[in-house]
Amino acid sequence: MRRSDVVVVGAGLAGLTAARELTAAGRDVVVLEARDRVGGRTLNHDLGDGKVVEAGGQFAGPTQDHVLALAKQVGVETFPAYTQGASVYVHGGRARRYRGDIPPDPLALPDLGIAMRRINQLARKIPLDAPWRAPKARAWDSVTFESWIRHTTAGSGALDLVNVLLGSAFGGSAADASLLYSLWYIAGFGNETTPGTVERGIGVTGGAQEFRFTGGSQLISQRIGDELDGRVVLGTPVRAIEQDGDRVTVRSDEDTWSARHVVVAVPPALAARISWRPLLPPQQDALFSRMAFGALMKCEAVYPEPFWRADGLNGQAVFRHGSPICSMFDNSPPDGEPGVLMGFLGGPQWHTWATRPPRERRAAVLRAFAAAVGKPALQPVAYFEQDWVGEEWTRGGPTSVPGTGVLTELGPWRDRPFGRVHWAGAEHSDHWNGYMDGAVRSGETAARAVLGHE
Ligand SMILES: Cc1cc2nc3c(=O)[nH]c(=O)nc-3n(C[C@H](O)[C@H](O)[C@H](O)COP(=O)(O)OP(=O)(O)OC[C@H]3O[C@@H](n4cnc5c(N)ncnc54)[C@H](O)[C@@H]3O)c2cc1C
Repeated sequence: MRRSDVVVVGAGLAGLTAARELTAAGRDVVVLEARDRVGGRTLNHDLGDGKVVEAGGQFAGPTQDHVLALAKQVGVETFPAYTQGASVYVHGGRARRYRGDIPPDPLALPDLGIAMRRINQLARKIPLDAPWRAPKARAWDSVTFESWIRHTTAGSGALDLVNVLLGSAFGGSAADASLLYSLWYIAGFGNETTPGTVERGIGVTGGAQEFRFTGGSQLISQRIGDELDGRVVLGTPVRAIEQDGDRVTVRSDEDTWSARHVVVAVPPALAARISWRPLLPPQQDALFSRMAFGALMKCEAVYPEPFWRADGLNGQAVFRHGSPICSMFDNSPPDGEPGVLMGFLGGPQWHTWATRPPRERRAAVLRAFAAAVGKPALQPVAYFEQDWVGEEWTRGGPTSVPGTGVLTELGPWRDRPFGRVHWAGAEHSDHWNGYMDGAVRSGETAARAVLGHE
């Protein structure tokens, strides 16, 4: 039996942040990580020549102060996502160039404008730390986001465009999430002084996709792992957690640790799969089990150079109907060599395409890229996919999306400590829930909770 002050389960951004804070406060900490790497839902893909591109979480933006500050502290710089030139809207076999963040769909735009204004108004009524106390919490939690959009708008265009955005944001669609959850999620697109808005969530310049991290977002976790110097134990899935008096016992397949406190920093659905003694409170077990992941894959094609830039395109595109991917970004390294296009294949499209033969899917993704930026997209020098649903220690992505009734019935249990066990993870943050910034915030909060509980 190994002894430490605190065991942290999970070496994603949340767990590593908690471990870093607790170590700085003088506590003896060990981090147990199931995978043979740190970073969790952030993952750098090696492009050769010392270049990388992200296969998981990657963008950050204004009001995501905590992940940006952490990156700075560990010496990871940011660079602006590529925005020079026009984006492309692909719909009904046509590709139209546009500027800004909203695709130029004349039939959908009036409805979309009304829906976005209304969402922003309603989101301001949600208490971020207790959405179940919102004035109409029960009513808003009893309908899906989709039902509300259908009710608020006249045609189907606005719903289609919202679903295009949610394909990557939820790995799902508006039918998967309750209205209350969706409003609360949007209300969290800000910080303590700046209220969240739809625009900040979907925007590139001035929004959540404004920056990328030089050296890839996983570098932040790798740097913290180095700082923790031997305190991160890889390849060690935690199978059981037992609490007895003033100690907590944490078991992996091979070893056992005893600690005064434990921070569990794994996705909620995976926390529910750990064997607990005593059992988790039934409400917390039910909540974590019902915080199901969306389905998301990233598809990336590498070219000798970002040829679309010379044609006045910024590599961003939105695809409505018929394409395996919902949106596309220029994912080239900061110096633009090589050129990389990245497409999100998520939600309903994931269910259609994930089971198709890889060659068929690759061809369809490249055809979509070509529809936006031209035929050279059909001839990449490399192509790769990262499917987060098939990852044993994630099982979906990018975040957990509660359906109707979950927040009002079980929401207050989300962060409630279970004896000497505290919770962290992107799903445990009020601001930027489901994002890297939320993960870092939750790790900081969990560390404070442990120190306050001593
Ligand atoms: C494709 C994709 C794109 C995304 N894009 C963005 C983006 O652009 N911007 C953004 O901010 N966010 C994005 N996200 C979300 C972001 O990556 C996550 O919110 C964040 O990285 C989560 O960090 P975390 O520490 O909470 O959880 P995780 O990163 O999931 O870390 C949990 C860790 O726990 C480990 N673990 C699980 N179970 C056990 C166990 N039983 N024992 C031991 N270890 C265990 C896992 O292996 C993992 O390392 C994206 C996510 C995906 C998948």
